[in-house]
Amino acid sequence: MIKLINANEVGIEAELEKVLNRSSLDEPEKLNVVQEILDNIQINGDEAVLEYTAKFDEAKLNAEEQLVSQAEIEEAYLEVDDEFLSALETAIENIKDFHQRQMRESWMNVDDDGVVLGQVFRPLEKVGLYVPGGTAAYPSSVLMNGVPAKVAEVEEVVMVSPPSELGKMNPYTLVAADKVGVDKIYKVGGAQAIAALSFGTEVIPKVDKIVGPGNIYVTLAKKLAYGYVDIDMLAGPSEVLVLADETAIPRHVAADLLSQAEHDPMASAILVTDSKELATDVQEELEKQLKELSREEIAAQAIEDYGAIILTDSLDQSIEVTNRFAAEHLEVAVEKPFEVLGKIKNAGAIFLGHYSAEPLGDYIAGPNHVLPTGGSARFYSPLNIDDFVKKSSIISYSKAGLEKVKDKAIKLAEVEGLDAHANSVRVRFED
Ligand SMILES: NC(=O)c1ccc[n+]([C@@H]2O[C@H](COP(=O)([O-])OP(=O)(O)OC[C@H]3O[C@@H](n4cnc5c(N)ncnc54)[C@H](O)[C@@H]3O)[C@@H](O)[C@H]2O)c1
Ligand SMILES: N[C@H](CO)Cc1c[nH]c[nH+]1
Ligand SMILES: [Zn+2]
Repeated sequence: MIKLINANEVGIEAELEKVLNRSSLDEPEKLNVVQEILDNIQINGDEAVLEYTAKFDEAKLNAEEQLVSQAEIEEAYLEVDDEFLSALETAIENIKDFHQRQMRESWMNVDDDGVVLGQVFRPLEKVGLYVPGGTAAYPSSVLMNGVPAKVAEVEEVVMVSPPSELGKMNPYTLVAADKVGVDKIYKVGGAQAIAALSFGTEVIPKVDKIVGPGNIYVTLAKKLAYGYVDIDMLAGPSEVLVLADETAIPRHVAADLLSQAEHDPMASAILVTDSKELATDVQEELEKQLKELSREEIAAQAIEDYGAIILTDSLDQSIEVTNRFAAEHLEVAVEKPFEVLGKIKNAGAIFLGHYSAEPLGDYIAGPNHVLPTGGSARFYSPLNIDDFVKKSSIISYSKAGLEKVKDKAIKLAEVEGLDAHANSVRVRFED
């Protein structure tokens, strides 16, 4: 049964702590496991990767078999149905359209003295996409990672995802990768995949940046690998927070909470409401709906460990609690959701109104479903085009332009005691 917490009496501090610390580095056991995987792969390359693939995914592969062959992609097409291909196409179109709007143009400005300042945008050269695949296949995550990479024109896009115990990659995942135009696909998952992309092995290339979501091991590995490579964000076990008033429908709210709980025993599902009636009705609905899920055990564990219904005094208090959680997904299921929007400070994706079910964002709407978790929506944004480009500043001075600022530049250099800096400006007026 999901916990019912009164925001005033008990406070939500303990629940917040628990939810937000799921993916922190405070858990020495998992941290040690992941650090050891990274170190081993940095030293021993493919040999170590293959050991972990055998241990965690129970797949026996040799080094070369990690790379998915063209024949495997063709076989995958035989295993998927037309309805899937049609859904995939619509999702790709919507995701492409949404991300194309995020593209930025390089710009330059010339002033009256002929000083040119600007910014040029260039795609990253080599990006690694992590696509989860431990307890479920995620072809939708292929699209969410791959489409923006392609829109941004990243030169080389490689993908990793765990194989099944037969040493195969899920056919829906493979077809999605082929449709998106991923250049190379490798059968490796978990922390070992992150390590391989960070350090490079004989078979798996070192990349400039790793993007994509994953479980706690993947997320910790990304955090530890940061610096060897860039990463997008910490996109760990899924979360949903439903901010609801008495107009919300208990059956819908319970379904939405479970939609994220079923991802992972470490997923989090929270309802914040000022309606006691809604709170008790949702509690009952959850019990009913849980029993009908094929992933009942996973969802039940998530609800037990990281689920809560937080009962507040008012909508304003609900909003305050919501902002403190900074959830990955926030559903605003209230009578006037657009009036609440202005008060929301922290959330990865915000779903407004009673018909905006969270899974629309997971699959088809177009915005990215790779989103910050563990409270990191306080400072991270959803995966977006900017993750796949880098910017260079452009600075070009004319003599007249330099003349105008030279004394100020020299003064600032002198204050810092950096003579050579001052000279670099001064010498241009000494000829
Ligand atoms: N935040 C987001 O944007 C977002 C989006 C989609 C999915 N997700 C999350 O992605 C995750 C998918 O999880 P998953 O497990 O199905 O797939 P996954 O691919 O993330 O993880 C599977 C891998 O975990 C590793 N692993 C499992 N148990 C281990 C252990 N005891 N020690 C070391 N490594 C171990 C294995 O190497 C395995 O290959 C879920 O947590 C889901 O909520 C998040
Ligand atoms: N809800 C996940 C992000 O936390 C994304 C996803 C993919 N498939 C289903 N859901
Ligand atoms: Zn989901």
